Amino acid sequence: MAGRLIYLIGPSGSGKDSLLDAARSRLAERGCRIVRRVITRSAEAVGEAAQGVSPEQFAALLAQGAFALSWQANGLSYGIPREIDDWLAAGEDVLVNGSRAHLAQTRERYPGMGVLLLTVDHTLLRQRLIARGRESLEDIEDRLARNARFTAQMIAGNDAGLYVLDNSGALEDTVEHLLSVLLKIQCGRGLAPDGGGTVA
Ligand SMILES: Nc1ncnc2c1ncn2[C@@H]1O[C@H](COP(=O)(O)OP(=O)(O)O)[C@@H](O)[C@H]1O
Ligand SMILES: O=P(O)(O)OC[C@H]1O[C@H](OP(=O)(O)OP(=O)(O)O)[C@H](O)[C@@H]1O
Repeated sequence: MAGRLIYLIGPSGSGKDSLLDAARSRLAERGCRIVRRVITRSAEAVGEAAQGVSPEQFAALLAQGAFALSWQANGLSYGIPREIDDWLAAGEDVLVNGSRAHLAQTRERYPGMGVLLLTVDHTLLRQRLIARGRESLEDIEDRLARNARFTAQMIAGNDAGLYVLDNSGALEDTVEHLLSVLLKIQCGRGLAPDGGGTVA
């Protein structure tokens, strides 16, 4: 049986990368893979969760058909490697750090996907973006302005198959919530949180 794409979205700074990092080993135990994104961001600023490339390298990869999904936002280009289609075909579930603006196009390609929306209190979001120190204050304001267009509208839209995870509290709590939502939507091998049983 084909695997399921799980599309994790949320404002820049809501904690998508932190959550995927913190849940990495437990997701692997459940047979759920996390894909490494390709981003036109400097290599120092991408870390384990992404590969930094130049705009020219990105364009070449795109032209070669290296990406299953790609989009532009925040002045950057983002690509999701095509290998996710091999994983899905092999029955593995795949978690992708995605874009809210690209949701409709992603759903067209993966109609059965699950969508997880990570939220965080607005004041905390600003504080966390500033504390992360990756962008300039001007870029942070642009990212906060971009958010205003999305989150409320998505929740109010009661989008089918959308699960909301709030990350305003401790990251460990959000990890537990993520794993319980994945169980609910029967992502991965259906192992219970203690590794014991299976989902009915
Ligand atoms: N639950 C949390 N509590 C406190 N700080 C957090 C929490 N989740 C993430 N952070 C911090 O917030 C900042 C943004 O998180 P990050 O994972 O980079 O977000 P995103 O990938 O969505 O842009 C990082 O500095 C991270 O360490
Ligand atoms: O359409 P949006 O939902 O606004 O998303 C646009 C992009 O911004 C985020 O990446 P970003 O470079 O900000 O990385 P981050 O999430 O690690 O901050 C997100 O992961 C998307 O790739």
